[in-house]
Amino acid sequence: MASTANMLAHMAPNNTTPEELARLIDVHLGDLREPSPNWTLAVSPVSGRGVFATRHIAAGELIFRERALVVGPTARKGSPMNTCVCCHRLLPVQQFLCPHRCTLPVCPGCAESPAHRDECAHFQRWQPKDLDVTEEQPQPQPQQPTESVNPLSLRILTAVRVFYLSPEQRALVDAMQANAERGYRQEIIKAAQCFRKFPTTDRAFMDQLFRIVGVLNTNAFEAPCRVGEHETLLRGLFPLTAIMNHECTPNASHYFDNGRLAVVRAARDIPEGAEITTTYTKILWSNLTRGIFLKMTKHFMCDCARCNDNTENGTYLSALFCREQGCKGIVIPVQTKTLQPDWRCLSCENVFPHAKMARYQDFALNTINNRINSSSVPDMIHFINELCPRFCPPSNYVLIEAKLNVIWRMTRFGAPEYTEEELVHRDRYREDILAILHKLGAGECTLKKLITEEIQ
Ligand SMILES: C[S@@+](CC[C@H](N)C(=O)[O-])C[C@H]1O[C@@H](n2cnc3c(N)ncnc32)[C@H](O)[C@@H]1O
Repeated sequence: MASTANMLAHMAPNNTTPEELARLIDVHLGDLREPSPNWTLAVSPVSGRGVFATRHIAAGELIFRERALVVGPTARKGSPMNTCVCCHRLLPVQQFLCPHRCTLPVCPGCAESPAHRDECAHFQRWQPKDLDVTEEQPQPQPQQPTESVNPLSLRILTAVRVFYLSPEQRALVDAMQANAERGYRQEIIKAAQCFRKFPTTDRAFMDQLFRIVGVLNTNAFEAPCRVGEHETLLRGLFPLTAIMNHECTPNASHYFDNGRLAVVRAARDIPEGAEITTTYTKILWSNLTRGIFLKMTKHFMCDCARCNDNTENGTYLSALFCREQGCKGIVIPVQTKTLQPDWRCLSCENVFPHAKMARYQDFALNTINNRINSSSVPDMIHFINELCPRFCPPSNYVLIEAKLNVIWRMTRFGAPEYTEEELVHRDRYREDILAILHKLGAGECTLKKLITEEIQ
């Protein structure tokens, strides 16, 4: 097993030059590479390498498209595991595991396909312990799913697939940043425990695996993919999209076309030479929520203009009501660049410790999310309009997200008939959100496109 020091050395930002990285990216883009791209790779003043505009790029203009270098299941606990690991179709709830006993969920067609052959042999060699369970119960009981998939062994599949990429594709994975995080090591240890013959003593293999898992956790996206009526989230490595550094209100937006193709467009005008940025968080989250998410998952503190403004461009997405008796003012964080700021009331100027306001924010978050999960659309509208204003300022991001949830539910899932009044509320919520995006300077971001296109 690799020592921690050795592992960390492997994880350290690699020193592939931007030129070599650019060559590997060109090979990866293949026919999707434009003859004279409007972007280039260079060392970034923000962090590591970044993507930069080679000329003025107008808002809305296409910057690049790229296919996934590798995809696999996200294998999130609670998500349907009976999804084919190759074509992502929903499988029956019984007997959906590979007939060749690799214990991966796969449809009959894909089980025999070249796409599955190598990984199937790989998993068989490692001898999944799940086989013991299925062998003990050779006769499945009707109505009772006897097969189960271990999310930990399923999650390692994307990393295994990296071993079967071409040498140039492997070089590209090796050229990507891999953050050093103890949790990634745990991910591998837990996956190893799912197999009888996981090669934990093969040092070269384990070193490579540690780095690949680091690359995936640092760079991979969760990309929605729909097959028929079944929607699933794929874990995809899109190297060029991943090289873009983060900004909380970015100048570019990206979306995934059915899990396999990333499309990146300018959200605002981008001057020649400027770094092209994307966001790793939700754009409507408050400063603190984004800060905690970035620290925990991407291991950095963002220092962008939005993070340094405690009014959040005048959107007050963090705002909570003052805790002082009789005061109806709003309270916002005082300091930026910290995840534990003091909070001050804009009316009475009282200052509150972060712990107190964090408990209050959690209360608002849980109360609103519980409603989202349990209420019909009309009930949710009533809750947002009548009850939320009693405990949550209208600018708070949780309330804004609740409005967004109502918009999605009214436009996406089936089409129950809504009353004129409900439609008016939906349109008002959309206007509220568009006004916030405008204040943030989000330009033609993906969210704006979605909420304006979905409501016609
Ligand atoms: C997907 S990589 C981005 C590409 C990376 N710059 C490179 O050279 O490959 C994500 C990592 O880049 C760094 N990063 C991205 N945006 C950043 C920002 N705004 N501030 C500080 N670090 C950032 C963090 O280390 C983060 O974990």
